[in-house]
Amino acid sequence: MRKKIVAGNWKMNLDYNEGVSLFSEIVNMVKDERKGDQLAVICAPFIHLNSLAKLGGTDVAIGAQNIHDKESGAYTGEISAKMVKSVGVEYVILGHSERRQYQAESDELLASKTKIALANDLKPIFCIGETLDERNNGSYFEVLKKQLVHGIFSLTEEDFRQIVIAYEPVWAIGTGLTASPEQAQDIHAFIRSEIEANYGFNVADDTTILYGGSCNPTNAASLFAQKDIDGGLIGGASLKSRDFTDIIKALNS
Ligand SMILES: O=C[C@H](O)COP(=O)(O)O
Repeated sequence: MRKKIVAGNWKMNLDYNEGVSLFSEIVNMVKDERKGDQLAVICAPFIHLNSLAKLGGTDVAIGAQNIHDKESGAYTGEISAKMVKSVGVEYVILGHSERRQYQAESDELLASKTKIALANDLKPIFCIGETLDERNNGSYFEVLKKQLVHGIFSLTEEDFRQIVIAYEPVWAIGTGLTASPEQAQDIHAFIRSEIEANYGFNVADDTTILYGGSCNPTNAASLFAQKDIDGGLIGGASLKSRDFTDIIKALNS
């Protein structure tokens, strides 16, 4: 059975003290809301990871927001999968549209990063999504399929089973525009059908597919009620403990 996950992506926000303080609040609040095998994850900037991993316990898992695609070496300013794993990180966001756009990360680079993450026992939260132009010109199914095929569909079944997918329409990120529950369900069902075509029904049925893009306490329940939406990847609303916890609550409604 697939896991329900609400993952916060703090992006480039919060200094060290602010991060520890927000995280401590989140851990305390999530303890009372999280049910069964539901999982809360916080994907924080690198400077926070070591401390947060020690504070998170079993209630909140920790994720990084990026890793390099090489094991180690002369890559000034970069962080490896092994480094983040060594401080207790379990997840890593890969393929976020902000990195595809601002760091020009290609599908091929992301395929390498995915492999190195898995080799170091990190679970990728692999993001895919279309731009507004791609939505308007009707090419979005093709765009999403290409991101899946080039990014993660060459993995073995065993490796693929470690992947969490996040569908994040670029036009909905940080804009206040959310995909309607029906629009999001339509895409999630498409993603699941593509997984089924590649890996079979059982793998598709077990894969957690998150929605991301202006998800908040008001719209979360209607999104999570869709049969192929297994939780969310939350940006802005993960910077407020009450909002983030309310979104976790929405998994239960
Ligand atoms: O990784 C999270 C997404 O980019 C969504 O961000 P947002 O909730 O601020 O729109």
